[in-house]
Amino acid sequence: MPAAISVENLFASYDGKTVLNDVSFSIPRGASFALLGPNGAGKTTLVSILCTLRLPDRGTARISDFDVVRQPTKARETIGVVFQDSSLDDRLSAWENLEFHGLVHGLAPRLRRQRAEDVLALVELTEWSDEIVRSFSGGMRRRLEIARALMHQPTILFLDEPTVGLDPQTRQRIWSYLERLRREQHLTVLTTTHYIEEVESADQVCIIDHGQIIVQGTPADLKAAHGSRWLHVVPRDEATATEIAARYPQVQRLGTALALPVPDDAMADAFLATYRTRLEEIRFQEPTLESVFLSLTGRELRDRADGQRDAQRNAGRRGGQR
Ligand SMILES: Nc1ncnc2c1ncn2[C@@H]1O[C@H](COP(=O)(O)OP(=O)(O)OP(=O)(O)O)[C@@H](O)[C@H]1O
Repeated sequence: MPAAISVENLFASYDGKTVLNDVSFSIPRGASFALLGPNGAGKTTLVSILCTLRLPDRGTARISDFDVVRQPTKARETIGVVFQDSSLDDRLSAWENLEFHGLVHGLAPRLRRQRAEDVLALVELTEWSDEIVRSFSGGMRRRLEIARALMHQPTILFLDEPTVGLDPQTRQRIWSYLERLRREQHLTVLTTTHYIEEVESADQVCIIDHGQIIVQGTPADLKAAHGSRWLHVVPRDEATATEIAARYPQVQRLGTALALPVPDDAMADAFLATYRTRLEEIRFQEPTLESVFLSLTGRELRDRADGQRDAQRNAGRRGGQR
């Protein structure tokens, strides 16, 4: 059976600047696939190409075995898309937004009504059907966008940063919806995110940085192959903290705690033999996807600029809501 999505040697650029650099991957049908990378890594550009909204410079991409350049209409019929920025008409009701999408996709009136009822029920918005979208919370809007993307019964769902700007509780709720939808509707789901904790439950994670795929695998495989163990300690006094920092240059300060990468047991044993009595707290942290990203790129996934950008986005979104 052909893959749901297959990408081979894809290149894209803006104004001569390469933003996708020889990207290749394949996603089996029914899988959940997370594309993880910092802001500017090229995720949106990649999704735009896969959704037939942008042409690649070179390379091929097939969606449900349709070439996105040569068979864009056929490819488009099989996909649903939730864009990074809301594209709902907030002067219309939830039902009217769905109706409009059904019309655009050429669904007959009866099927349109049936689908609108079904997808509203899927995201538990039935009782909000006739409410104007402007009155919806951020989480409800996202759920409605997911419902709208499913109106024409796609087999592949693309979500570009679906939880950005939402509070942690709502983010978690959106993910559990997506997981349930994937199982019940037998969807292939490709999600982009820069929230590392959100990709833990994906079947496959693909890390992208500066337009290049750095690694792809299950979260467990990536952690086993590239993650490092850390030792978190809280020194009893500043003199001890300073001494440890001088002796272990890779140490990271996390408030009052220090985090040391642990390449092997011998390092941990030697460290604890010297400092155990001068530490208030000792805790080992097993490899995480954050440590995978750090060891592959030499950087943390979320830098200050990301945080500022999220804050700006949140402020913008809040401004648009009641
Ligand atoms: N319309 C455009 N014109 C010029 N450069 C662009 C345009 N869109 C994106 N870029 C640049 O292409 C690179 C990749 O951007 P892209 O939006 O694909 O990344 P991303 O990983 O999705 O990040 P984000 O989450 O911030 O959207 C960035 O350097 C960005 O500045």
